Amino acid sequence: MVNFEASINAIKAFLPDKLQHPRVGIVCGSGLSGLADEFKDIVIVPYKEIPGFASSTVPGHKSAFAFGLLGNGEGVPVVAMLGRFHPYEGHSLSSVVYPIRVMAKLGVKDIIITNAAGSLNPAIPVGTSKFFVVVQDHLALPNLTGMNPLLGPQTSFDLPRFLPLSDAYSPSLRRLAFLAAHRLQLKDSALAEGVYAWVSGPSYETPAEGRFLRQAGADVVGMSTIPEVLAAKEEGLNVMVLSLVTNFVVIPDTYRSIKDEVKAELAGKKVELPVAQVVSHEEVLTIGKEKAGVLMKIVENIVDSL
Ligand SMILES: O=P(O)(O)O[C@@H]1C[C@H](O)[C@@H](CO)O1
Ligand code: HPA
Repeated sequence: MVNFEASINAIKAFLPDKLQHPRVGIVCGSGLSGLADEFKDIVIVPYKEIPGFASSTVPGHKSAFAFGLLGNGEGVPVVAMLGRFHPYEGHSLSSVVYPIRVMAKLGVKDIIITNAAGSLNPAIPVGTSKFFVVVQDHLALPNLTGMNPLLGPQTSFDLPRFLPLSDAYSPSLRRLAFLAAHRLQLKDSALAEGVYAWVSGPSYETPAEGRFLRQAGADVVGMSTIPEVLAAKEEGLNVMVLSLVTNFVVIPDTYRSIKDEVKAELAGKKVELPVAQVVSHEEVLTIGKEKAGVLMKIVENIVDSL
């Protein structure tokens, strides 16, 4: 049974007065826990000390909140999730979004959710200048087919039963992201805009699935974030999502036919079978750690402008 009061009391027992009411929430994606490195007066609250919290089992995800002050002057009180929960770990959707609801109850008004994602869009390549995507919309096949975190009894009668999602991603926060990139003198191309496709994982996409998602209108694909977006919207928060593009999803225009290769082989030709490009979580983490600093600067700049 959900007991927000017990969770909140346990958290507050760790916090000095100035950190009791964080204004901004941040969710750190794979390899992105370095986002909290700039916090002043940081207080770490391990999830295992909070009733109702699960633990993350994914490499690159710590299991703790970091509270602190971020930005110029006195700084804004913020809270970051150093590690999130994914449904593929076996967590229920309500456990996945529980920390988001707790952040809302602690006083968070704006939430910046980050993730590592694969690129489906040739105009958003990896390893060159375009490595962050400000999410403008999402495509969530699990939501459309019965895996929606808002299914079932609501945690409060005050929440909307039928949540509109035509404005899920706050235009004013997205504006601040692009202004931050400008102030930080990032290349114009460093920050793209696009649609995030949520898949359950944990397997990465087949080429056919990648092509399907691209044709359906998605620019990047990942295994998290959308349940958190839905819960945050339901709780009335302003939401922004930043994806770090860590790899390309292979999307062939055509498949090389093994049948034809065999015919060629039987006709006496030397044949080399295709070797697929494969993605790994280690690769995802390496890029995450490399770019966490830039992402932190963008987030800090946004927080300064709120
Ligand atoms: O938590 P995020 O979405 O950043 O993690 C991504 C998606 C999978 O959990 C994992 C795959 O490498 O990285
Ligand atoms: N697919 C799904 N999730 C991901 C990927 C990907 O290619 N890269 C990082 N997270």
